[in-house]
Amino acid sequence: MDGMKTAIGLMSGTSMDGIDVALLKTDGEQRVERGAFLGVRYEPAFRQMLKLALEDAKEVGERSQRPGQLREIEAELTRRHADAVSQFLHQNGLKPSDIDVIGFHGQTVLHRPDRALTVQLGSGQLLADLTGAPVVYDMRANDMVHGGQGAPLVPAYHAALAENLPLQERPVCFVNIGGISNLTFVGLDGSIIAFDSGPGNTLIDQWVEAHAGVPFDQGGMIASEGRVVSALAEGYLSSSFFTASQRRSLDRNDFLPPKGDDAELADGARTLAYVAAASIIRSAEHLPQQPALYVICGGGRLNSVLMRDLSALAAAQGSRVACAEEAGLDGDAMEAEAWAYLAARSLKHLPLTFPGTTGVRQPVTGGVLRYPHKKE
Ligand SMILES: Nc1ncnc2c1ncn2[C@@H]1O[C@H](COP(=O)(O)OP(=O)(O)OP(=O)(O)O)[C@@H](O)[C@H]1O
Ligand SMILES: CC(=O)N[C@H]1[C@@H]2OC[C@@H](O2)[C@@H](O)[C@@H]1O[C@H](C)C(=O)O
Repeated sequence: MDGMKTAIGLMSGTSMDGIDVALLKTDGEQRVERGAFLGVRYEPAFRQMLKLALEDAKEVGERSQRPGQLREIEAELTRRHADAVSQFLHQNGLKPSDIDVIGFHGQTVLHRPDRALTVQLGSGQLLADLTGAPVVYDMRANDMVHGGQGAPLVPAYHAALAENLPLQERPVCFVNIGGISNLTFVGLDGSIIAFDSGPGNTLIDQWVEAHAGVPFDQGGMIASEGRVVSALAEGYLSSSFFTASQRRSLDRNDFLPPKGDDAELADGARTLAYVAAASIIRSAEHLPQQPALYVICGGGRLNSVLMRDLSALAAAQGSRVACAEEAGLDGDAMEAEAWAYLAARSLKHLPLTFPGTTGVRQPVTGGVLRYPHKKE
């Protein structure tokens, strides 16, 4: 039907909190029909295993290497994605043959754009074999081969969403507050500029896990009891990441959590929520024009302290902040939807990244396509 594909997107993000599964019908261009969504959480033991993977990945010098336990963790991660797909298909009354393609992000364990090195765990062939559907994976590598930062890749999808946004203010800027945050500015002429904008939830998560034994600051409750420690906040916000003339993409470990004696629990959470908000506004100074509207997706939109700070900082510049849901979107599903969209584009050899999004030399496609092996 006029190039429309039924695609599933799978995202396991830098927060390492679970697998997001989303369905999309799309032509990989302007037509986007959003479908069902499922979030499958990792239990603490597997999250711990992924943290070990980050350590093993520090030894990787060439992207196909799998030192330490990386090979076992990759197989386990892929099996978990296959189980998530099977649960999703079952819940939605679908069969593998209904799916044209699965867009598989995998788990980033190392991202070093300065060395043109990005490593996502996840076997496309194993996922295709286990699910019985074609899989497009490894979508960042070709961008790096052509001089790009390898991230962010979601902007092509944000641009498609901007076409039909029910909110009227323009220009609009989509912000994903995940483990790391990234933004996509859609200019009045439809051109897009995008980059990683700074630490998102990962510092908050690591702080509250170390000092309160909880995986994240639900609703920003811990932060709401604290106050901003200015010197600590300024330590993060004075990073050359914000002032450098070139935007660059981030590894999860580029910003590290405060030391234990830098703050009390609540003050630390409060400060890091402020840092997440202020990072976005500071990075947005590199845009050609002040956005009239910020549309926020990702788990950080559920931290009310972070969102209050962000709204206040944006308002001081005459901009408004809206949650993805206010814009008729699903802030939890957007990245997984994007991976479905990108897979559909990859099948058509359309560009995934552009000079304005990753700094790549020219628009390039990407991804590796794997079909299920025929059963004997
Ligand atoms: N109810 C909530 N209250 C506060 N924070 C929340 C809530 N739910 C999720 N979060 C935060 O959002 C994070 C997950 O966000 P998300 O799934 O968007 O990130 P990700 O996709 O893993 O990261 P990235 O976009 O960097 O790849 C959690 O680790 C937590 O910090
Ligand atoms: C290397 C990598 O996995 N980067 C992630 C990370 O998490 C958020 C931010 O940093 C973003 O640039 C990217 O993910 C999103 C989905 C992207 O590529 O658009």
